[in-house]
Amino acid sequence: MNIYFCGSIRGGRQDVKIYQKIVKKLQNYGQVLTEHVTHDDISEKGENALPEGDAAIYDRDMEWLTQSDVVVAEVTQPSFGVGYEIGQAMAMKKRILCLFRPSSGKVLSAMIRGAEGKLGSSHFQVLDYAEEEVEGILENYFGELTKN
Ligand SMILES: O=c1[nH]c(=O)n([C@H]2C[C@H](O)[C@@H](COP(=O)(O)O)O2)cc1CO
Repeated sequence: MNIYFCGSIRGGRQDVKIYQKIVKKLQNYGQVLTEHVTHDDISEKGENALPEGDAAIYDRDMEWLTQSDVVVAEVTQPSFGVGYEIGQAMAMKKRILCLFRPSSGKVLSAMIRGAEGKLGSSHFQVLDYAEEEVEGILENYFGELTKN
């Protein structure tokens, strides 16, 4: 199974430790195409090693998104890129799980929370979670997925 993980980069890197925890767990279920999102050495300036710059990042990520079977997005730290990826994934009719931490004090965009259920009952889900619950949530989600 190909998994596309979305997490904030230029939107701010404060949740990178949580992204690491999520991706470590996701690697039990398949190949995470976007593991770089969890790297400590990627700052909020983004990846700068690619010679063709942002266009190369965009093309690579859209290709990975096309190849993915499931999209998992940590949406607590608002990010244009993550919002865009979710919108594109919806247009591609991908299965999408959005994870949000209410303890952050933030309120999730209506364009994410309000999209829940639009692709059919379980195709687009938004789950509120506390950090210590995240592994159990992923176990349940992928347990159900692999049953179907
Ligand atoms: O350097 C990058 N590499 C990259 O893969 N992305 C993708 C993956 C992330 O899920 C998402 C983050 O978007 P943003 O940088 O707007 O927070 O965009 C985004 C950037 C920088 O915008």
